[in-house]
Amino acid sequence: MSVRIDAAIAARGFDVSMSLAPGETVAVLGPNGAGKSTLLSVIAGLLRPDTGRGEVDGKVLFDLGPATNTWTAPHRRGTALLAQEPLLFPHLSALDNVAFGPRSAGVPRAAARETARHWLAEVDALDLASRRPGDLSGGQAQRVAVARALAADPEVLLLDEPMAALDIHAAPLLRRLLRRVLAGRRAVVVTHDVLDAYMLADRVIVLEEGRITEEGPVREVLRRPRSRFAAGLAGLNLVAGTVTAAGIRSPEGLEFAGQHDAPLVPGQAGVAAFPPSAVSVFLSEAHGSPRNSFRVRLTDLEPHGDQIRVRAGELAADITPAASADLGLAPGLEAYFVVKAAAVSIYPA
Ligand SMILES: Nc1ncnc2c1ncn2[C@@H]1O[C@H](COP(=O)(O)OP(=O)(O)OP(=O)(O)O)[C@@H](O)[C@H]1O
Repeated sequence: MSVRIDAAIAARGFDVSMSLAPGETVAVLGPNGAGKSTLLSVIAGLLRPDTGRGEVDGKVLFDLGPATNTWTAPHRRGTALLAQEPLLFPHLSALDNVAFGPRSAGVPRAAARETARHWLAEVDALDLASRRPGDLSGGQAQRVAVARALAADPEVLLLDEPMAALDIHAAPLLRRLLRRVLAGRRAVVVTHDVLDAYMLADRVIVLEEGRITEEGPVREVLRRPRSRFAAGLAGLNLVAGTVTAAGIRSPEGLEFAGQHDAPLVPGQAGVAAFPPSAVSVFLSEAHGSPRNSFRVRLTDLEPHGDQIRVRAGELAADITPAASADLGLAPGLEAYFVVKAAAVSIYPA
């Protein structure tokens, strides 16, 4: 592996091991407080883990343990961190902001400016070269910040929600630009947006409460989520349980029959995933197969496209507004969720 990070921070309940292959971009997804920014700070050298080891192409970033105490300063790590806010030097032009990295590395002024012009052109911002950050829009400033990060020729690029502070017009432009510049580059992108993972990353890591709960190719994780967080991103209901002869049995005793494309071993941990659109709502139990019909108490109703999303705790059903009105659905009501076995995918957890 070209990049390998193992780090634990007890005070944050953080314990993560991850790696990056050459040219690989990994997206890190997870709920608030999961430890995503912590991971970037550890790699960048802004935060010291209690224990662990980090390596990039054989160069040790940190090696901290009972018998080791190696620490490489942030500016010697070959990492560049792009934060939500562009954090440009306000008194320098866009060009000199981008030239700052090469200058700090000892490149003569003219050559550093040449490099800066190259990277400004790469992010379609050469026309902004002489402007000060105060005269740039949020999207323009973020493009300049991308150029600045790349001009330092980082071995690993770290991006912390790079689109988060941009409006809906500026974000797609920057996303396309990042897609171009991240191709074939080693990068870790923290994001809340599943589209970023799709567009920018080869692989996704899901972090929850300081631990990796699943990882894999973006498509695969969204097609067959194993964590509730990834299921939410993929827009699927997820029920974890134990594989039975018929399907999955949840700890609450709910039985789900479904489809599986690989043999399953009864007794092993498994999940049932199904889209809310495959769930029907009834007021009595008379419908459907008894296995995939279960009693729920409705918790919320909310608009979802041209449907109504009916929530019962962690589960959701999408039905038409007319059906919802006919049934007189309201939070607190008891109802039955019925899901067709043909729409349920069952796979190992
Ligand atoms: N400066 C700090 N000092 C102590 N604990 C912190 C500090 N910053 C974050 N934490 C804790 O570390 C854990 C991980 O936080 P972190 O900011 O890495 O999460 P995150 O996944 O980036 O969240 P978000 O999506 O909200 O940015 C949380 O429990 C948080 O409360």
